Amino acid sequence: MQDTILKIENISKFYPGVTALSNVSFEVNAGEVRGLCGENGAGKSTLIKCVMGVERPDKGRILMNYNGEWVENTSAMKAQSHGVYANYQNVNISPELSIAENYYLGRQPKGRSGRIDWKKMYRDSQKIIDQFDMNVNPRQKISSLPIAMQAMVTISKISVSDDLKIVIFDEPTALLENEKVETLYKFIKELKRKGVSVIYISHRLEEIMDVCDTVTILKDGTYIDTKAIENVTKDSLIKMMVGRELSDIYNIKKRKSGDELLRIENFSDSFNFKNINFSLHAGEIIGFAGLVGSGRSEIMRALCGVEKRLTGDTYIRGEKVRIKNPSSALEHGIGFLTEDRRMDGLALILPIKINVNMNSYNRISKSGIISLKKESERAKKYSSDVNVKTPSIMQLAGNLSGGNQQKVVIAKLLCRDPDILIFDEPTVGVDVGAKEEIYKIMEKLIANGKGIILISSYLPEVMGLSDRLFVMAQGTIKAEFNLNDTKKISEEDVLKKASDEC
Ligand SMILES: Nc1ncnc2c1ncn2[C@@H]1O[C@H](COP(=O)(O)OP(=O)(O)OP(=O)(O)O)[C@@H](O)[C@H]1O
Repeated sequence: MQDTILKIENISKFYPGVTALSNVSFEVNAGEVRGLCGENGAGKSTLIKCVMGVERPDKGRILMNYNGEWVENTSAMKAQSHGVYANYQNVNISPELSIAENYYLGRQPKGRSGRIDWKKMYRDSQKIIDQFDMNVNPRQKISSLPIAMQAMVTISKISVSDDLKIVIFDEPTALLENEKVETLYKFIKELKRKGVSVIYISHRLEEIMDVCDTVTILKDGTYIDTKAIENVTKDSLIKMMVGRELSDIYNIKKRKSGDELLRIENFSDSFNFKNINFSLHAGEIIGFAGLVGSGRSEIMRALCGVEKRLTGDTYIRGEKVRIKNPSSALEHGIGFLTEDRRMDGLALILPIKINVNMNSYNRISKSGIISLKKESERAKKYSSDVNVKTPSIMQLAGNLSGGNQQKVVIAKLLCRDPDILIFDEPTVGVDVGAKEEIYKIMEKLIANGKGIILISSYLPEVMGLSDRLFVMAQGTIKAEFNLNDTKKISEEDVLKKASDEC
């Protein structure tokens, strides 16, 4: 029988107006890879914060077996000293330091003189970089790396710690390139082989099925069940999480596309993309697939005036326009949900109400006076359209779960009612029920004659929803597939084009 490493006993955690966890109990064994599933707001992050000693439970206790002794991690420091490591997105790295400095922060190798041994630090960092197939220089600053590579640095940084007992991954693949997922799986197997326990949180249920031995399901802050992975299917997991069965979530009603809304001609910049041409019609979803770094997001950023381009023209409804910055993009009816939510202007210290209306106060003000009635009505409408789970629109955005913050950003975009919507990785961190809701929103938008540009690294999503799919590699469009054709294309066809080097 395997040793128990973690005992979660009757944990409850309350926030004003919210029961985040209610009487949750379960155990995790040494060397076990345990999936943790639940809808947005189910309590996963709160539970992890309690395990990490970052939050104290209001009731119950969490015990950990540290070299044969039962200990409580009453602070983050204690958890760390007991070998508990949590890989949250983007929080474990300092953007202004180099990769090597991040790896060895607080534990730099010292030479005989007591000074930092930089040579050794870079040499050892290079070994980690090679182990994780990262192809970067250890001297590179984190802020100069694409988000996907930053995510890989946070993951590879775990391997620097030697006395690991429990490693927690919170949505580790949300920002990773497809091929790096395999590298992560290999690392998790290695941890397991060393007897380290892994808690793996993901909304991508395929991953839970691929990598976990067992899975625990939470719903609305309560414990539902723990199952061996061979005893569950994706559908049975969804049923336990959502409380109902979901049919084919990508099966949205398509439209015959209408007039041209947007045309891009000869877009090039100095580095990220060249000679890009495409058009978008009313009632249409066009998808962009490709490896992270293939230039998809950069094109959209250039289109919205966030970044410069060298050549290229933009036509809206056949008329040439100049878009200088994101607010002029909005004026021209282009709304952009960027992949980088932290940069997306979600004001964490402000309530949902203000966040949702943020881009559209001019639409509800007269002579500089805001209609507070409209402000509330619109916040309620759009946040309930995307099903933000919250006791009130006065809740601060910072107090929402990650997925619900994401939905507030989408509500903010919809509130402005743009005709052309660019969704860059819209369902990262969003639970399966909410994904279905977001797809239904897309269905409604195209039914109302809007056009959608969808960028997604998740092939089932971008292939399942788009009418036409552009596959990018190395800054150019390598292929365009009409997905409404009777001839079916496979994920393999897309991946082949996406890794086209020439
Ligand atoms: N500091 C806080 N103040 C108020 N409410 C909070 C706070 N932290 C979390 N909550 C609430 O507790 C509930 C559980 O949130 P938690 O972040 O644990 O969910 P989650 O399962 O991790 O969701 P997601 O999948 O969206 O990340 C949510 O309703 C959330 O809004």
